[in-house]
Amino acid sequence: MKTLVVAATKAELTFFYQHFNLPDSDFVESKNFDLLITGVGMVATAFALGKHLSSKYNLVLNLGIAGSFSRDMALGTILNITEDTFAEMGAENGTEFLSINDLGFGENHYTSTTPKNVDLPIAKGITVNCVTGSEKSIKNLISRLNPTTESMEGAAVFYACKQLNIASLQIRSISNYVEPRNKDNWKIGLAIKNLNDWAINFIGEMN
Ligand SMILES: O=C(O)c1cccc(C(=O)CC[C@H]2O[C@@H](n3cnc4c(=O)[nH]cnc43)[C@H](O)[C@@H]2O)c1
Repeated sequence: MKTLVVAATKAELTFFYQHFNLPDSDFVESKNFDLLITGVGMVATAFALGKHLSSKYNLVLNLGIAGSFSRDMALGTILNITEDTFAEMGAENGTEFLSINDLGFGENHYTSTTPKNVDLPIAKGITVNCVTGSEKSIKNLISRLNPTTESMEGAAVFYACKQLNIASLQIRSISNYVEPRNKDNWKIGLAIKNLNDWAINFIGEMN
């Protein structure tokens, strides 16, 4: 049985590729783990996992950077996202939001199934198609879902793993605060370095 490491972009796993001397490919098979780069967003993620996820894996490790709703969280902090919600899936009814659950069409909330203790703080994430960038949306999301982080893939990975009954883990490194867009404030380099250090150590210890 193998671990499948999943990330949206190669850039998020730069040092991981270097450390394990991996070829510059979107799907890499190695002795102890495979690695899949899905592309950004839940549709690309679901499609890539639909092609590659199978019972030969006993763990999917989703790695990536994320935005934080909490200013108490320093940029570069690494978190174990144990629950994640498709935040936009549903219907608007005037000012009210009806989730897919409210509509009776399914489930918007998914959890990881951490197979072993991970020594990181746990947090609640949401998954969005559109990066949140207005005070109004931030207020709405906090009052409706009270998330700590936001990504564009997390819940899709949990969803795919649930379908095939495969354990999942989502580790995110905070690159920015959720705020009106200002890329100058993002610390992508720091977030990626911390994420990669953690992932190299985790995969190294597993094998
Ligand atoms: O500009 C760069 O140098 C750069 C390098 C690596 C990755 C990126 C990305 O923008 C990755 C997109 C990825 O990041 C996640 N993310 C990060 N912050 C947020 C956010 O505030 N809201 C939602 N998603 C966020 C997301 O999962 C994307 O897949 C840029």
